Amino acid sequence: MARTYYTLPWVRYTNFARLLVFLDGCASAALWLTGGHDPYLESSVLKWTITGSVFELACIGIIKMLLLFHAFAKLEDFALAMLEDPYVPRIVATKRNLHAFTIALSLASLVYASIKGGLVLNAILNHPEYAPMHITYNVSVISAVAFSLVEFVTAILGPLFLRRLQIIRIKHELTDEDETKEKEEKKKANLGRLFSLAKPEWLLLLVGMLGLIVASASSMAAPLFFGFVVDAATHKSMSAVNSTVLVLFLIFAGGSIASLLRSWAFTLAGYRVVCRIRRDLFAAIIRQEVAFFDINRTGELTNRLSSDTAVLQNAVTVNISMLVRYLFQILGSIIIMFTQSAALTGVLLSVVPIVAIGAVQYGNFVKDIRKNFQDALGSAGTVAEESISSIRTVRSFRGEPKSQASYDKEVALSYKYGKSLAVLTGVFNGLIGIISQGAIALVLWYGGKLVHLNVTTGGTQGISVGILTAFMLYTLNVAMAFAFLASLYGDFMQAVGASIRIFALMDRQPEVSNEGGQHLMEFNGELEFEDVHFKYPSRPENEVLKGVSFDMKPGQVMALVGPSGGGKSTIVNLIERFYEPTSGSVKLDGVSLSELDPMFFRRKISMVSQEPSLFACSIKDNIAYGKDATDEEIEQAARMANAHDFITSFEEGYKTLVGERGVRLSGGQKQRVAIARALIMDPKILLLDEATSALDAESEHLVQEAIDRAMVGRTVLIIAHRLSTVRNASQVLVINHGRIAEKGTHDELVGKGGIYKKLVLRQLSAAGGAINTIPEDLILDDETDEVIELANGLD
Ligand SMILES: Nc1ncnc2c1ncn2[C@@H]1O[C@H](COP(=O)(O)OP(=O)(O)OP(=O)(O)O)[C@@H](O)[C@H]1O
Repeated sequence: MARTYYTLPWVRYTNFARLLVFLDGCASAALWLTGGHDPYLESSVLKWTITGSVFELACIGIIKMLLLFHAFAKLEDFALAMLEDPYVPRIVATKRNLHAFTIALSLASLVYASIKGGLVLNAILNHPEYAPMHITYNVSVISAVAFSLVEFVTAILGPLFLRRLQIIRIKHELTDEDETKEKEEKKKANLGRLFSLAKPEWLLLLVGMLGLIVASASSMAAPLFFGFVVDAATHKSMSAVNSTVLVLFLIFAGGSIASLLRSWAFTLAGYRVVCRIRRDLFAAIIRQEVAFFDINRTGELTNRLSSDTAVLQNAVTVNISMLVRYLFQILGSIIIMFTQSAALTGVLLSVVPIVAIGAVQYGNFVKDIRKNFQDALGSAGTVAEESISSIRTVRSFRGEPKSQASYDKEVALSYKYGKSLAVLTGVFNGLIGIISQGAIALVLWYGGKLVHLNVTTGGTQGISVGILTAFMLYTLNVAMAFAFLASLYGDFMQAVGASIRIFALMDRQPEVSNEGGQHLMEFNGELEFEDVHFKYPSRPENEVLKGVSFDMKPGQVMALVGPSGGGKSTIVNLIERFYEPTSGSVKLDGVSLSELDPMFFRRKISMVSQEPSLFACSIKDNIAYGKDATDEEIEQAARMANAHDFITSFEEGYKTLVGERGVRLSGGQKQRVAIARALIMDPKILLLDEATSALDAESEHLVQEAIDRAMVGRTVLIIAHRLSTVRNASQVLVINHGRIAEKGTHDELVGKGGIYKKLVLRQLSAAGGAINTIPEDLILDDETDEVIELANGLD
């Protein structure tokens, strides 16, 4: 069963081998077909001789293609089966036989093609009466030898490469669920899906495509007119030259206008596509559950939004246009070339398979390296983001060299991949250059021969100088188009790499949904925990809540106290449904949170956290973050939160910008703006995490006053750090090690003499220390009762 879950990379031995035999089959058939006109083909079949025709090579090529194409696929199937169980004799024997078959067939064809080549060469060199074959037939013999040789080597190396499947499989099996998912996502991220991103821009693309067709047609017609000009100049009158050049100019002008249109339409479509991808991707990120952000780093996500999407920008628009343009250019040029001289075209086409294989290989190498490059760049971005956003911590701990070192490390890694890319691109360009220039030289040589024949036969045979000129220009066109296509392939592969990451994010369904569910007609603010167990998804081995049950009636104030790490904030997180309980349920007005629409209940619940995070906008916009409020409402909320006075003391009042995360405000001011932000929602349930940070007495008094005011008429759950807050609460829950250790009013709990009493004592003896910081093993001394009395008397 496990086998069916394999995902194998596209670039692997079998695919390479199959591509090779496919190209071989096509090339041998094409070279025979392009070798001459009908009678020629006919005679090559009916009057076949080993040195006079390549008809049998075409047949061998096609038969070999059919057999080997299948054999290589089967070979891989058996190799995979052997990875499951290496000792099934039938599988072992069949695989061995198949391997032997691929070697034997490719060797046989190599031997045959070499013998044929030898015989042809011998005939050319030693038998003056021998009538040489058509040039493409000679090329066909060379191509048959070359392909058979490569196929033979490929077949021999089979076991070596098929062993790589083991690595792929092991990787696959070792991965956890996430990585399996990632592989599936990879499969989905194919070029088809990538292109579908451009669908909504079809109109622009259509306009661009029209421009492209006209521009390509003009660039294709141009060489023909070059040839006409040359022929007109050598054989005709000057007026013929003039008119031909004029037509050529008009063709160029039309082509330029069409190019302009093409470029505008495709570039604009690119920008539109990238805008849309960014919007969709941001929407996909922002709707993920909170646990997702516990695992994924901010820098990594923002990097996907910026650089990965930028990679896609051109891939699905401009690059498509290039692709079509070059394909068009190649096809069109070849068709025109055929009409001019089929033999010369055959010579040119003989190099196509080599270029194509080279380009595909290059593209695949580049895909991996570029993906690594992009990843390294992403990590560098993450490091930079973290250091810059925590610059105060970096500064105070003198962490600059450390930050610099980690950033340098990531940048160095990306540079390493950059270096490999540079070498690879250089080598590839060099090789493509040699091959394409070699092809040009070949065409020129053969063309020269035909022109010479034309001159010596007085124009009855061969081709004119003009045709050769046009032909050479087309050859350049085709060579250039191939070179660009090859680099385009690299770009597409890079885009595929980026799209894998983008689609994975876009397809990810949040585990805690953000919308959908019930709305309650009436909401009173009753809150209930029913045997809630909970583990954070990022740390599943640690059960944080171990069966917490309590309920709060509307309007009740409940204080959560307990040692640090006990699970107080976790309880608040579950009420906001940032996370889903592992078991048990959290209910609002008797309905489980999982059945309610988060958009509904989050309007009814407000939260003020210990270190409130404000947005880098004005105070006014921060207060009105959860609601489209009027200026009056904003001011009223600010007054209730004791914030109005300090806000109006600023020069810009409510329009004052607070800076990133509110850095331009003091701790107490931030707290009060956050309280105002919560109050403006008029929530039924208020979740408060009291600030532990030492605010000065005045500021603390103002914040406390604001909180006291905010609590009136609401169900309030407060993580309390001050004794005075706890004393005012109608219920106190002592949370210790994920359980409710004690429950009752302040007086009841003090009377009980348990953890709570220790906490109280600790606070009193520490004179102002936070109530939650008590070590559990604090030993009560003789003065306990005295101190408690003191505590009881505290107002
Ligand atoms: N996002 C998270 N991912 C994994 N574990 C977490 C996460 N948040 C908290 N924890 C763990 O859950 C446990 C309870 O944490 P919680 O923040 O609820 O404690 P607390 O009682 O509020 O503590 P404190 O008074 O110090 O704020 C701790 O062991 C903590 O390490």
